[in-house]
Amino acid sequence: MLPGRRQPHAPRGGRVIRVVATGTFDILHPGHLYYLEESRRLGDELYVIVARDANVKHKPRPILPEDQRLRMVGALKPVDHALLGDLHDMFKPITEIGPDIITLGFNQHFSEEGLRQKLTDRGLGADVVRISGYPGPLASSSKIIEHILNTRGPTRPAGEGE
Ligand SMILES: Cc1cc2nc3c(=O)[nH]c(=O)nc-3n(C[C@H](O)[C@H](O)[C@H](O)COP(=O)(O)O)c2cc1C
Ligand SMILES: Nc1ncnc2c1ncn2[C@@H]1O[C@H](COP(=O)(O)OP(=O)(O)OP(=O)(O)O)[C@@H](O)[C@H]1O
Repeated sequence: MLPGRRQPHAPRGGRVIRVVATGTFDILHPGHLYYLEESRRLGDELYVIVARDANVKHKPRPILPEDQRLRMVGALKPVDHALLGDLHDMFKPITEIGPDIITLGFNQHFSEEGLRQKLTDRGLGADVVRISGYPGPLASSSKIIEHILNTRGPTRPAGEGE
């Protein structure tokens, strides 16, 4: 195995622990990487469900199209499998993957308890784990976009943002 490459799966007690992480992942930054690294550390195999363009309604639509977001997430070292989410039923990919653990990022609007209950209602036994936030002024897609607009946008004051 080459240094720096993803380790092969290391099943504990013969069973592979599957972890699912989710998100929009528009304009990647170190906060995304931290969330995915911490998620991967909880198990042996990390699946990432990338939100569909049409389903991102809780904030402005992503800048980058879903296929591009998917390709970039799939290339990250902690990620074993990246897939686009379902257009209509967020529990469909979960049912197909059958994870042991689903991680929520520090600012995802789902509650751990609410999600656990919905999983139980559907006969899915995954545990839900909240991952902490990674600090940093530009560890946020929306903050990066705001920064670009403030420093490179057409209305910035002359001489600023160089
Ligand atoms: C368990 C779970 C499953 C999800 N499945 C889907 C899905 O199938 N399709 C989709 O478009 N979004 C799905 N999402 C939602 C997004 O991946 C994302 O988490 C949500 O849009 C919040 O976006 P954020 O990245 O801005 O926090 C799922 C979220 C969770 C927590
Ligand atoms: N700074 C961060 N630290 C830890 N996790 C993060 C950080 N930023 C994003 N995440 C997590 O990465 C996943 C995808 O996040 P998302 O695509 O919403 O990025 P974002 O930077 O939070 O976007 P936005 O700024 O538009 O809200 C989510 O689970 C989110 O909680």
